[in-house]
Amino acid sequence: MSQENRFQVNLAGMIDILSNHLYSDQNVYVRELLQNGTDAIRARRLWDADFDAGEIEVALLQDKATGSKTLCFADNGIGLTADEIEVFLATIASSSKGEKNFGDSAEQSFIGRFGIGLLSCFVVTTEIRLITHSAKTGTVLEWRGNGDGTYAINELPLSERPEVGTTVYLSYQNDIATTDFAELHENLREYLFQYGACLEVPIYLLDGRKRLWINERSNGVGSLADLHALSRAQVLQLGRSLLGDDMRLQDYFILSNETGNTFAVAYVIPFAVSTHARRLHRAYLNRMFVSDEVEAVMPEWAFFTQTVIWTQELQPVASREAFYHNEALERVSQALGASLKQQIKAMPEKQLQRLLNTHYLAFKALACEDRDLLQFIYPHLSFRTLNGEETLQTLLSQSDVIYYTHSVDEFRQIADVVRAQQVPLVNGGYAYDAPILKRLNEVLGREVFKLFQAEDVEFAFQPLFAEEERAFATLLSGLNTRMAAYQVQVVLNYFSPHNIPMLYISSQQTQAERELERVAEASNDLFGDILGSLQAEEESVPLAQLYLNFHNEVVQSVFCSGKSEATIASVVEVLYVQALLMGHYPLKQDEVKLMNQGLLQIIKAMK
Ligand SMILES: Nc1ncnc2c1ncn2[C@@H]1O[C@H](COP(=O)(O)OP(=O)(O)OP(=O)(O)O)[C@@H](O)[C@H]1O
Repeated sequence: MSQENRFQVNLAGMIDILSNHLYSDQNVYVRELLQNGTDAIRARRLWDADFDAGEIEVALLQDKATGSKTLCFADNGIGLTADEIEVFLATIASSSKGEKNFGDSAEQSFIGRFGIGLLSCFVVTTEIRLITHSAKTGTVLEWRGNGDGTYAINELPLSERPEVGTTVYLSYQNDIATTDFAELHENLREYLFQYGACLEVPIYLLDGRKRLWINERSNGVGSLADLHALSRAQVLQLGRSLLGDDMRLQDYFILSNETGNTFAVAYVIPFAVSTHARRLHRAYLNRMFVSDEVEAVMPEWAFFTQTVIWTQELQPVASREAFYHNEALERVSQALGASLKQQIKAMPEKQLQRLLNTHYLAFKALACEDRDLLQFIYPHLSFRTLNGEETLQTLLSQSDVIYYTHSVDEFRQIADVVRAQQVPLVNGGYAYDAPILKRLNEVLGREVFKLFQAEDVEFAFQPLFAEEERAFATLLSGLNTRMAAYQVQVVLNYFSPHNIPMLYISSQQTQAERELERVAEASNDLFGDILGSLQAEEESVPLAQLYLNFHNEVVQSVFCSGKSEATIASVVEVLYVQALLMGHYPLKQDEVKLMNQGLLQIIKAMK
């Protein structure tokens, strides 16, 4: 026979889970109390259109005799009636503030939602004492909730709380209870600012006889209009007070989505940051601080900004320390990204240049993916050229066709020779440069940027005269037989500049083959064999070229010296190794030997 049973709920266990294991920080009780006080004031305003005051007053008291410390958290919000206490305070997960889903609720002005926040107070106390004067009934009630899951309600005389509103008393327990009073007071001030900086309700902390106005400087901001009303200096000041004084902020963008339900200030980080840096943003939900580690709320490419976001539409997780990664978050991130791009496009020239100078890598990364943005910023992007660093604007004003290399090494190999031909050449070997130039051809609708490979440098060479060819034919063929062991062909011709004696040019395939051979030499037998088997068949690898410049004095005097082929070969071998070193190619073992032998040979020939 089946029998229907009910689950038993262990209330003390539930409270322990919610209060001790839901939140990552034990100070969230400050946030929950701020949130309840603010919601109660907002509820009172909705209930009574004439009520325009509203404030939260916090005090830390210490019992002189016992040293025990008590937190008093008072608001002049709507208060609670006896029925409301039963439904909302005494029932876990019951809230007076509407639907649990943020975006779906018609009433979006409240911060609370889940009906569990007050339980976080049990992290720092064993009993919550709440005295409330309801605006609706005028009754004054005391509610005492215990961490063991029990509670008691008493009616109190009006004199106990003559003003409408609620005061929560927490008598500190655990390690907080033993914290020094001044330190606890300072911590409290810090947490009140962290969580409540953007709340519209003034928050005061009693400090002896003084009342510290916690959110005085920052409480103006809760809407896009508030933000636009601030001066530039005020927006920068806001950034410093929310993100930290050490940020040295100079520029910012005010962003928003179409509805205006999410808006932000994206502060430009004043120094270059890695494109892979994890950029964390600070977010407020209905003006209440959520986290300063929110990631997905801005697109990844916006890593050069540190953003403060205010939203009314994102769904917080129950701990309220993050947002759900759902479609709404995706939409917000896209909209803020689009808004940022639009603003970058509208920037005055000088400011844009400054931004690009600081974050050129970020913008190059961005321009690689975003044709629109590339079209807009390309004149300001700068590249390494034969003349140092130049912007595309300058380059394009000087030439209709601009060449670029794929790698830094290639650029290095041919730079001097290409410079002598007065051909514009960009070093496309740095991050994003070659892909950007390739993409720019599409954007500009014609092939302005042409890839230049090392082999293409041949255009700068002039052959020997016919009689010179004949005179050196035998010598060259002898030299080439000797150099065949190094997979290089010696070619004698004329090129500029004259002071360069030789130029070593190899294709990427030849370079890859050299590298394999070099690593195989340095490895143990087994690994060397494996690498050996990876090497291509000898015939299939094109030979590298060692061009010797007959304009050059050294080359000319060696070839016309009348010395033996062996002596001339020694000089050519030394020139070959020198060319490898100048091109930053690591030497193979036999090349190191070659250098030494060549020098010895030359010394002998001089005797
Ligand atoms: N200072 C207060 N004034 C008036 N009502 C209050 C006050 N504090 C708490 N309440 C009532 O107690 C209920 C429960 O509060 P609790 O902080 O546990 O949850 P919540 O604020 O509704 O939601 P959340 O868990 O999202 O914070 C609230 O919905 C509200 O009705």
